Amino acid sequence: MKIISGEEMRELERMTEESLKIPASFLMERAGLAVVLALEQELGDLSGKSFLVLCGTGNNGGDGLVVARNLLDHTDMVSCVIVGEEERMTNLTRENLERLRLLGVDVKKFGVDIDLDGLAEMIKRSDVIVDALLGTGSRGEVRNPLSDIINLVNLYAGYVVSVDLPSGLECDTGRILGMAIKANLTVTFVLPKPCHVLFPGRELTGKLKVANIGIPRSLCESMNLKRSIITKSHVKRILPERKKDSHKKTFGTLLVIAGSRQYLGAPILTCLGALRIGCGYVRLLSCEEVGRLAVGREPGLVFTSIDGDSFSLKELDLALELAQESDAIVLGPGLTNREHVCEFVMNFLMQIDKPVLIDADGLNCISKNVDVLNSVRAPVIITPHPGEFARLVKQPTEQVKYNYLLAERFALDHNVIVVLKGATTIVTDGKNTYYNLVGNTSLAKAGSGDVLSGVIGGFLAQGVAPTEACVLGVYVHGLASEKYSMREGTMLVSELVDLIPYAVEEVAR
Ligand SMILES: NC(=O)C1=CN([C@@H]2O[C@H](COP(=O)(O)OP(=O)(O)OC[C@H]3O[C@@H](n4cnc5c(N)ncnc54)[C@H](O)[C@@H]3O)[C@@H](O)[C@H]2O)[C@@H](O)CC1
Ligand SMILES: [K+]
Repeated sequence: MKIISGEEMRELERMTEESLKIPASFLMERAGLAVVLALEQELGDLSGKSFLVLCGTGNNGGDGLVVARNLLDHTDMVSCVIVGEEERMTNLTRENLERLRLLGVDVKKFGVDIDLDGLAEMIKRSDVIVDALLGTGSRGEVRNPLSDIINLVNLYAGYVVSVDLPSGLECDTGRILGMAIKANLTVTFVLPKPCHVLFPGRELTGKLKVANIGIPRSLCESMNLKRSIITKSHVKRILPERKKDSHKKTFGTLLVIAGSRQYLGAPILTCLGALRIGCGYVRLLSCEEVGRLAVGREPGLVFTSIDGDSFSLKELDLALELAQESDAIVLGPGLTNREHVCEFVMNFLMQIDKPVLIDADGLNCISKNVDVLNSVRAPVIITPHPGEFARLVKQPTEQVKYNYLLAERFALDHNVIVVLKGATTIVTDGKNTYYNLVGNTSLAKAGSGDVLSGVIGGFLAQGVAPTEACVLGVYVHGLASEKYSMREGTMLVSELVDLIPYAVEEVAR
């Protein structure tokens, strides 16, 4: 499912009006009605319930006034409070205010007819608060009195439905602009916005419903939107087929270059991830101790030993030779980033011509010179968590978290595919961007990223196109965590590995 930004939404509205002669007032009417229908779906009979509709002066407030009018079909217990000066109202909002007044509804003006204490009482007395204060037009930190009002709603409201987006969220980032509504339900229009899928916005959105408001689908499609949420039907289409007449090499050879005496477990998890998603031949190049443990856990692994405790230029020829015999490579988990390891990583990358996924210490090594990425002669995938991405782009972690624009820029500049991991994982090749919403906090554990590298690497080795291998990989990995039936967080990473088949089965079904 596609995602649309605030700016793209305005463009879509303009095109609807100009090329199809569908006026914005029609869309507003549909939007308000859609919220009432969604409330009916969620709460059942609305007739016995009381509603307080909080409206700003922009078109989000206009939607709220339409909600109020349509709620009157169900109950008389509808109150409305306008926040902001009437002179600043958009024309559509003013028209809808007039309609409501003609119906005899008591519409209060905040700061004139009611103060904060009075509003707090109203909020406490109402069954449902309709939040139509700010929508896609919110700019900068939320100003008072809106921020105080949002605070009251969060303190006292029983049930909150947000119109389009929880007021106080930045539409295109999901950031809280000082203060934001925590909604139980959000009804958005046409398509989800970035704030619904990126944290903290994703959490404040509550349950999300996407309503059609009369903008034709063909018009949306003509916009060629480049960002989307990964869905099961999408990944089902890219899951590689398993032809009957095949042998191990049909399902790809993955070379895993990982591990050191310091990190024995990471390479094993990567290899198991690759085997679990059906890779035919997984070869691990690592130090002797890792090998013994890895083959002990899974005898189906093919192991080649390096001489010492960690990688150095001595291993370069052997690694390049094995790379020649492979379809794809995973480079990085547990390598450490000591100088001789990094020297190996840099030289190896400059000489290979097979698709490569760089993770963990592989990324720490290249962060000293990211331009090496531009000299790799094959597709490159990087799978950083925000800390690793921060080192790559030399910016603070808080600024790179969920920063899809930065990930897109990096992907284009360095000709790589970025998998920016997080509670919402972002996959981008710069031209298209995908958000993975599947998975839970069980994945927040050391080692889960190593499994992901193996899963993506395993798909890559089977010939899945690099961006698709990432999309499929993050989805399957997330879904596997959801297959764990006990409390989130009690799962071992080795158990995650063993749940992958259930996730693949669900995708294939
Ligand atoms: N674009 C479309 O196609 C449609 C838009 N509709 C509605 O229109 C909304 C967008 O309307 P607008 O562009 O008028 O914008 P909003 O209604 O989101 O906000 C603009 C108002 O908020 C105030 N404001 C902005 N930032 C503020 C801040 N930081 N602190 C305090 N006040 C602030 C402005 O002064 C202005 O009065 C959407 O969210 C949606 O609800 C719907 O009617 C359906 C169709
Ligand atoms: K809102």
